[in-house]
Amino acid sequence: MQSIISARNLDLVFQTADGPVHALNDVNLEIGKGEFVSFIGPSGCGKTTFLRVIADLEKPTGGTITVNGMTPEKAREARAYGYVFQAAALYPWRTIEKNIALPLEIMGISKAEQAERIRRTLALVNLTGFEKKFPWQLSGGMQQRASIARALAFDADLLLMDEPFGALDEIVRDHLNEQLLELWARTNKTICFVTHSIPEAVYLSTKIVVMSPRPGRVTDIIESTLPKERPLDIRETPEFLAIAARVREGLRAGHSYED
Ligand SMILES: Nc1ncnc2c1ncn2[C@@H]1O[C@H](COP(=O)(O)OP(=O)(O)OP(=O)(O)O)[C@@H](O)[C@H]1O
Repeated sequence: MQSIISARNLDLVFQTADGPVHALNDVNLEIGKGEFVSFIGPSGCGKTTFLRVIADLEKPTGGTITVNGMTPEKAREARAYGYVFQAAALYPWRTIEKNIALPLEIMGISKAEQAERIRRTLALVNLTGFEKKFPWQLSGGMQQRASIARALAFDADLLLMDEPFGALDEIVRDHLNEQLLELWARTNKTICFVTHSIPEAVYLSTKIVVMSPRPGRVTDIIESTLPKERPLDIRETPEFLAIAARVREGLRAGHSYED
């Protein structure tokens, strides 16, 4: 399998007024093309920092990482990824189509190509017909889907998603999880997904990376045995519950390390 992310002995120490903070300690991880990888762990274990390193928004202080076989800097220049933040982060004064168009305008993409990408990505997230609406005219779940459309419009093979559904109620979240899986299956993108939810991680992922804080590190990497096709009620199967139990165990083990 082609490697999309390869981290070796990755370290990142922030120097703060209160002393050094070891956000990532000796992280080793391989992510192959087309994988759906969730990062789960308590607050402060370095999940966001790891995504930010991939996106070249933070520089590691030790070890190496490649993104699509390049340095994160080169990958950023090549626009190798789309980034979806925890809050939808749409510009309130721009319509949905204008929000999606903004990064494309900056990239110098032609108007015709912009229109085509807007049409295609809105269809992918089931928002066709909402082009001219402003973000505040959409529900929270729809706004989050619009921000996913914006990230997809880059047409990058890699999607970085930092707790995109954290603020949504459970029914909406279930629905978006289903849609995201569908989208992933259709597009064969590689997805790195941060979550605090064990069921969400198990439902979505081909690989689950369990992390723990102080210092931020990987305590378990679980390869999912679930089939690619996942109806929501798969969450009641013994296989699903067994993976969830292992994630919970990993989180617990990481926790006792602090005591
Ligand atoms: N720019 C920064 N400067 C100093 N410390 C930072 C910086 N960014 C993150 N940290 C620290 O690094 C550690 C890891 O933070 P990070 O945001 O990656 O954790 P997280 O697992 O994503 O947490 P959460 O689940 O709360 O989002 C934390 O202790 C945090 O305070």
